[in-house]
Amino acid sequence: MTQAAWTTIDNHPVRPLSHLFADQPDRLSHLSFELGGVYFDWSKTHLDAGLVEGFAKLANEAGIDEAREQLFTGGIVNPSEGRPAEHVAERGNGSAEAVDVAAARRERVRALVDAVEGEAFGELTGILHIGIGGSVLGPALLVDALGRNARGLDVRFLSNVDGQAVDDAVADLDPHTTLIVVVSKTFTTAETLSNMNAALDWLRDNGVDDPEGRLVAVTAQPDNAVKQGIDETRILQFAEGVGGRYSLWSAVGVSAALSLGWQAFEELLEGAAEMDRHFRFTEPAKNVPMIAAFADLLYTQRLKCQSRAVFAYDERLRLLPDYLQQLEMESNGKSVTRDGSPLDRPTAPVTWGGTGTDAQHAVFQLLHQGTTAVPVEFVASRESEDSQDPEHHRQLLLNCFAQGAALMQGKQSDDPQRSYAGNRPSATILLDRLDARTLGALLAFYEHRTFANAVLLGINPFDQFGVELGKQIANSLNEGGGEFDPSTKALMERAEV
Ligand SMILES: O=P(O)(O)OC[C@H]1O[C@H](O)[C@H](O)[C@@H](O)[C@@H]1O
Repeated sequence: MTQAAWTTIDNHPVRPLSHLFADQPDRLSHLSFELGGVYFDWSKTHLDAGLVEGFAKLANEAGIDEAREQLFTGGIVNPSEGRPAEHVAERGNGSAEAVDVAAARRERVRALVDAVEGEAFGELTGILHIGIGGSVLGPALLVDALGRNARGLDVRFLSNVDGQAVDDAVADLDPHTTLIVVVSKTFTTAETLSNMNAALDWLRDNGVDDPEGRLVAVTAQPDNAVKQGIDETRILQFAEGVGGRYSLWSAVGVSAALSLGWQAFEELLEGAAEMDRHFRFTEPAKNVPMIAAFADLLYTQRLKCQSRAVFAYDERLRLLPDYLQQLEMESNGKSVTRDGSPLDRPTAPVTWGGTGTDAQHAVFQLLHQGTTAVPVEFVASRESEDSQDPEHHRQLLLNCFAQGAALMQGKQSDDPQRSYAGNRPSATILLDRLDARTLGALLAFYEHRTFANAVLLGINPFDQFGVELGKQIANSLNEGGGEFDPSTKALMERAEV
C-alpha cells in the first residue's frame, strides 16, 4: 500500500547540503521549530521540500492519522499483545478511562511523596532504586539531569545482577535512613528480584528491624509483588498498557518525584503533554517528531546508514544516549510488520552516542572522515545551571555548533589525509534551559518520533519478544537442562557455573 510513496521518495534526488542551503534561502525557517521551550533544527539534514512531501504522503498512506488517533484514544496499537499504549494517558492525553485510572494512581504516588516529606519514614537520606531496562533508565536519567540541585536525597540506581553493582550502589548509604524502591513491570525479572533480596539482606545485616517496612514496590502486576512477600499497602501500581521503556511518567518515576519534588514531576508531565498535543494535531510537514522520523528514514532507507549518534553537549544529559538506546532499539529493532510479514527494508539503526566535548576527542574522527555515514544529533541547553561559570558553558555550546558546521562544510585540501568530504548531516536540539518541563517535552518528542518511525515502517514498536530467548536459555543453563553447543558447554565448565 505504501509502495507508491516509497517510489516517490526513492526517486527524489538527495542533494548536497551546501546546495540545499544555497538554493533555499528560507530553508532554516521550514526545517526549524520551536516548541515547549525547545528549539529543533533539522536544516542540516538532507530533507528538502520534495522529500518532506514524499514522506508526508508515505505517512498518509501508512495510516498515520488513524495511528495517532488510536494512540491517544486507547486503540490497540500493540496488536501482538492486544494492548493499547497508555503512556500518553499518564500525561492526561489518553482515553478518558485510562486518564482517570492514571490520575487516581498518581494520587497514591503523590501521597507517598507527601508522606516522605512529612517524615512518615523518619528522616530519609537516601533512596535505593532497584530495576532494570525500562524500570531504571528513565528514572536514572531524570534524577541525573535534574537532581543536581534537588533536595538532599542521595538517589542510587541498582540494575545489574552483579555483586559489585550491589556493593557500589549501597556504598556510604545509611541503611537506617534509606528507602528501597523496587520497580518491575512484571515483578518477575530475575535481576531485580535478586537485587531486591540483596538490598533486604543489607538492611537486615545492618540491624534494621523491619526491612520490608522500608521498601516500596512499583509494578503493573501487584499479585506478583505480593507473591514476593510485599504487603499490598506498599505497592504502587501502573497500567499494563504502559510499556517499560515508556513508563517514567507513571509510578515508575517515583524515585524522581521523591528527589525532585512533586511540582517538578508535574511540570515534567505538562512538558510531555504539550508535545503530545503537537504530535497529535499538527500536519506532517510541521510536526517535529514526524520531521525527525522522516530524516531517520531518509538515512536508513536511502543512504543505508546503519547507526545514528546522539551527543549531549551537557553533562546533565549524559544518560540520554543510554535511555534512547532502549527506547529506539527495543521499540523498532524488528524484522516483521505488524501482521507478521517479513520486512523488505531496514528498520531501526543502532543508536549510540556520548557527551560533548569528550566525544570529539574520541569518536568524531570517524564521523568526519570515516567511510561510514552516521547522522549525528546534538542536544544542548542554552542556559547552564546558575551556579556554573558562564564561560565554560559558552565554550561547550561553541564546540557543539562548530561540530555541526564542520560536518556539513568539510574542507578540501591537496593532501587527502587532511581533506574532509563534508556534506555530513546533523540535527541540533537546543533547550532554552534544562528543567522538568523542557525535559518532559524532549522525552515525549523522542517517544513520538519512535512511534512515527514505526508507523511509517508498518511495525509494532510496543512489544519486545526478542529479549525473551536469552532469558529462557539463561534459565535452562541455570537448571542444568537442555542440550547446548560445545562452545557454550566449554564456557560453563571453564567458569564452573
Ligand atoms: O520492568 P520489568 O518487568 O522488570 O522488565 C524490565 C525490562 O526487562 C525486559 O527484558 C525488557 O526487555 C524491558 O523492556 C524491560 O523494561
